[in-house]
Amino acid sequence: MTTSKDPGDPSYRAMLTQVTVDKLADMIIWLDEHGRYVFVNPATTRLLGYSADELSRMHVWDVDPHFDEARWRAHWAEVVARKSFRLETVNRSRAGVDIPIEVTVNLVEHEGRRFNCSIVRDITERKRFEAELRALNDRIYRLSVTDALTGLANRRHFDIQLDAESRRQLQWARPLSLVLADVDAFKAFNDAHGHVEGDDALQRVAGALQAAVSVPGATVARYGGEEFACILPGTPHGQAMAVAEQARQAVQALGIAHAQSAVAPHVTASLGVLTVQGAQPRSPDELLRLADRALYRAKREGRNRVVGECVGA
Ligand SMILES: Nc1nc2c(ncn2[C@@H]2O[C@H](COP(=O)(O)OP(=O)(O)OP(=O)(O)O)[C@@H](O)[C@H]2O)c(=O)[nH]1
Repeated sequence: MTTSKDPGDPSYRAMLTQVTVDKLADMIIWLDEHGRYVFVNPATTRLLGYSADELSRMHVWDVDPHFDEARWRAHWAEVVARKSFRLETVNRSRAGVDIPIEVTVNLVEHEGRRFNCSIVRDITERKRFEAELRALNDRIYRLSVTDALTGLANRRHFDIQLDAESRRQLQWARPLSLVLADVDAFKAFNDAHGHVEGDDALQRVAGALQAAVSVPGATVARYGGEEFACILPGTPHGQAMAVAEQARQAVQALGIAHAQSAVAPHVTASLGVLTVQGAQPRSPDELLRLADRALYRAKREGRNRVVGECVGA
């Protein structure tokens, strides 16, 4: 006997429909209005590890840890109202494995009864890929804002933060302080100890500065070479001077021997502090120029010291 292959033949169509349901990699799940399993295809029993018979005695909340009876009732109302939509949830297999799934919900009316007929896809791979992508994006972002040698914020991030903070200073009429710190006689240190030890010293200085700056929301950055910069939002001049003095002492306390320095027998830093307040707008470039002027004075007045300037008071 030859089987009809006429696409218009109802028995041929029924056979293809059956094969589709049996062979589909996606799950087909019919639930009634009480959240009971009415029908599942083989992909469902394969993935969840329950037989069709077992599932026929279960509710959706026996398998979906995000559902309970109350949530099901709200969900059913949404199914009735929207007729078809997509959602993501989790199904817990018999072995206790949580499988992330994407559910395409369809309201089906059949012989006077309404059902939630869902096409359910295992999205484990997609979720893993999304998590990897998120982690990669986080890593790329961290790299893009971090100085590779010291782990502090880099110059680019510092510039962005300074721009934002100088706007906030005007908007909220609160003070903003900047601290520039420059390691003293560092050329001589490099010349005497070599670049590798120089790098190591910069890393330790960076750590000391970071630890000394305890202002909430502060940005501590490597501004370039052996120069560091801190943004201290909402910090009045007296407090910024105290923070800078702590930072100076912290660098000194590292005790990194520097026999070639005319300042001290160990590595030291000079610091310039600028505080702006008041309503006069100043560009980030101008703020940096003023902070650099204070730093220059600290160098000129003998190094290993803090010099400050307050404008707009
Ligand atoms: N090891 C190391 N050295 C660096 C790095 N960046 C800049 N330098 C060195 O830092 C030194 C800075 O020297 P100068 O600008 O002449 O200043 P200084 O010798 O510290 O003198 P003063 O700042 O005037 O006290 C140079 O020798 C640079 O090569 C770095 O990433 N690693």
